[in-house]
Amino acid sequence: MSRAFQSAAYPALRLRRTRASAWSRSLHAEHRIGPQDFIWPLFVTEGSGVEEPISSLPGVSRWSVDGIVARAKEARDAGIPCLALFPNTQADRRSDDGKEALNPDNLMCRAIRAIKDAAPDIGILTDVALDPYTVHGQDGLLDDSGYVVNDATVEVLIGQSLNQAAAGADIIAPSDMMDGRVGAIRAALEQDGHHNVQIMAYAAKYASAFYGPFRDAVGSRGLLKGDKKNYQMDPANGAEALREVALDLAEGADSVMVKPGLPYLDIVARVKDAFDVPVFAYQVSGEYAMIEASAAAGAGDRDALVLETLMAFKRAGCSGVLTYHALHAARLING
Ligand SMILES: NCC(=O)CCC(=O)O
Ligand SMILES: [Mg+2]
Repeated sequence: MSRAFQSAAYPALRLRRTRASAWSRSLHAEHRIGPQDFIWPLFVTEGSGVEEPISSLPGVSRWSVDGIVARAKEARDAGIPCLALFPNTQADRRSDDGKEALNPDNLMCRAIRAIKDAAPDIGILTDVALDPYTVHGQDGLLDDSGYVVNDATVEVLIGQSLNQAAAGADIIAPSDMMDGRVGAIRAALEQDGHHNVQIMAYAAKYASAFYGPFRDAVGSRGLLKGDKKNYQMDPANGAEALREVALDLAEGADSVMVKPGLPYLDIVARVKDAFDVPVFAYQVSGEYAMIEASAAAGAGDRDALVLETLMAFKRAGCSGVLTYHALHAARLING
């Protein structure tokens, strides 16, 4: 006696069945988010015992190196694998050519060394671009017309990368969007013996309105003249992001980043589909501020908003996410 197979349809088929209890929802979850998925961006400032809250980024402060070390230990204890460091360079150390980026004793290098001393097991990602060091707030060198010149900037970025690697950086993350910089930096790292120093390329970085609070944090908002549209990508473009990623991978990037995050999850998903390499996203300062503002206005539950947005990155295909909510989210998840 054979029984004809009948494909199920409602009422036999009910997608709500597996959602009916918490244990079942947990069993059927396609993605999970945890502290191991986070990279925590931190802002370093001069002095000791200094905490400077950033008003446009509520809940985030600049810390002097001792405070950064304390944050690094908290991150490590919460299971966060990696920090991203950004310096707030004093005005008298900024210049047209950003040469403070090459100083082996600059704030970044001192912070890297202090973290490596106190918490050697946490990874350190360092940003490569000149905006924290220039008087004009652009990521590179300017010609007489104010255009950010590519090849001469790349030469300085090589020096900046080697300086960070020598101080102990684990992941060099060029965020400048100059053409050819990943290959040039990789070659220089190899030549200097930094074979295991990774490159996470800010491959698809958009000229975005979501970076405002970050510029406050590193002190470049008031300095920046004009915009960054002649090197960062046009938000209108998606296919071009795939070309940017392809080039950075061909030049030796170990992983790639899409930035900003939530408004560009379509790009994350396309990159993951097309290349199947480690993809990260940066949930940038303006996104963080938007979540904080909406929670403060009573539009939603802060913790739920944080965890839902972070899960969206995993669903889109991210290996991990740079987020200012990292410690808070890790502690929520750890319980
Ligand atoms: N290169 C790092 C950034 O530009 C961060 C932007 C942000 O958090 O708004
Ligand atoms: Mg590029």
